[in-house]
Amino acid sequence: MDNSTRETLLSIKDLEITFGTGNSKFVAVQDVNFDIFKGEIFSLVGESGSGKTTIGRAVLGINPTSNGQIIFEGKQINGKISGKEKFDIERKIQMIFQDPSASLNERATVDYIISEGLYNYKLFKNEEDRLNKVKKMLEAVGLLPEQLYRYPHEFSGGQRQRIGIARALIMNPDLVVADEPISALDMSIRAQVLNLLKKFQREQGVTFLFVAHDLSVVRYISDRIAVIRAGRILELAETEELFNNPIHPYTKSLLSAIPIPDPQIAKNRENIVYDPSIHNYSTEKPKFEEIKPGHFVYCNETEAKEYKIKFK
Ligand SMILES: Nc1ncnc2c1ncn2[C@@H]1O[C@H](COP(=O)(O)OP(=O)(O)OP(=O)(O)O)[C@@H](O)[C@H]1O
Repeated sequence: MDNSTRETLLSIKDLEITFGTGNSKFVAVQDVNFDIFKGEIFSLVGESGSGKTTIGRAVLGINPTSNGQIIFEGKQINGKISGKEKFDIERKIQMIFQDPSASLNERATVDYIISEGLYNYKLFKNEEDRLNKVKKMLEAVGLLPEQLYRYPHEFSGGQRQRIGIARALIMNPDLVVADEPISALDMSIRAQVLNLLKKFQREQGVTFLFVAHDLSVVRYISDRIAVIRAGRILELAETEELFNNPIHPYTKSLLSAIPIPDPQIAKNRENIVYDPSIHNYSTEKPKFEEIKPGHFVYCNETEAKEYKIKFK
């Protein structure tokens, strides 16, 4: 798809996030640049500690940023907003948590949990309207109207995650940050929850920032993927492009580590181990270069030339 004609919903520019000060200062995220287009599922994928969650939390306004901009619907939202503007953004950007057990109020009924945002933002005309909205949402996530007055502990992990999804989506958000939304769930129900998110994307045009460490999961759900390592995005491309033509050695190493069910094929596959010292970044400063249309790689000029020739 020609990205120049797509509408940008969220734009991250030169984002840097540090924790601590002085000697204990730690740069968790740096040089991060990407756009999320309206209606897409955009994934950040990387190993534990790479900075995925930190970026997601910065978009939600939970983590302060040290440098750079987060621009949502044309307006900078990091460190700049308060009052009514902040309140509005908090409705427009919702989140789905990793652990549905920890994120639901155990003493509240499903009806209350899903309605809480509606109450906070007065998003209903009267009681009948509110109840209709909640029931419709319950149905949309695959739960039953008679489960409305039950408590979270009466549900399975997958059903709880559906409640969490309903609570986020009833707010009619423009962007949903979903941080590892299936990793705490049983294998058998993971695909159902992914399909539910895809359904909201397809039917209601919801945009997702999806955060995950599992490459098979992001391949299944994403339109575009950014690969992150040590706080930097090393490669960004449309999903099949990334899987078919990985350019950065780190992406190649990640892809080579995906388990293959067929032992014969697995035996013949090359196992690539990434060694960051192969890059000469001391004399040639690396940049996020567009090697092919829509396919970006973090590399220096010499590497960029090589990659461009290879993929011409
Ligand atoms: N509040 C904090 N204070 C200090 N360091 C932090 C804080 N939050 C995150 N970090 C550090 O920032 C780095 C990135 O963490 P982050 O949680 O974003 O990684 P992640 O890729 O989401 O990993 P995981 O999949 O394990 O959650 C880690 O080294 C982490 O220890």
